[in-house]
Amino acid sequence: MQNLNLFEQPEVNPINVIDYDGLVEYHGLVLPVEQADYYFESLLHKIEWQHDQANIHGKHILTKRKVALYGDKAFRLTYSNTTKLALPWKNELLELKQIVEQKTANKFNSCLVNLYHSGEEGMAWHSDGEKDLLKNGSIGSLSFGAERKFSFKHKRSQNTQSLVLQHGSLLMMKGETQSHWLHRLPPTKKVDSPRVNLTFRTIINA
Ligand SMILES: O=C(O)CCC(=O)C(=O)O
Ligand SMILES: [Fe+2]
Repeated sequence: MQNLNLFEQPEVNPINVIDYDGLVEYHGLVLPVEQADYYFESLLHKIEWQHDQANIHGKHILTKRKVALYGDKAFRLTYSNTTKLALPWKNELLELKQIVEQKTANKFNSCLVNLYHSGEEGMAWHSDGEKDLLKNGSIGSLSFGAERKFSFKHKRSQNTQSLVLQHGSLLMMKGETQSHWLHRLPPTKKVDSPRVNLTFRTIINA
């Protein structure tokens, strides 16, 4: 008879979102709804939210979206011509980091947290981490709150793939994905409630 390990959760195979030039895996729900609700509320209250800054065509602007960066050290993360400095971890973020690490056999040293107050707020086409991130390092993205569409566009062919990110779900962006694909969170009039997104990353500056 086979030796069954009752403590090993059968892992449902993740769905592949792109077919080539990288790997994007949607794991679906990785937290039971009650736990996802708990973390959503905790994060809304405990994260040190700041309006995101951007420098677009030489103009300094504050976005409506709020953000915060957390990490093992005071890492720097530069994007849209502004630099964020990582704050010391919150317990909730460490707990969620551990869940993602265990599910995916990855290690992360930082997390960028985003708050979209409603569907009016989104994030434009971009790739993550030309400079500050480990090259071809995995990015683990946990979503809470409102379900939102998320899209990928191949830089050369413009081929586009989209999916819906559910409350308590995990999306992994791996390998060469950031070199070949852009991603975005399109704004939408259909959503009027908030969403929190966590992207666990490996930053390489100290
Ligand atoms: O909100 C999301 O799902 C993704 C956010 C994102 O792409 C980023 O923070 O770089
Ligand atoms: Fe991103």
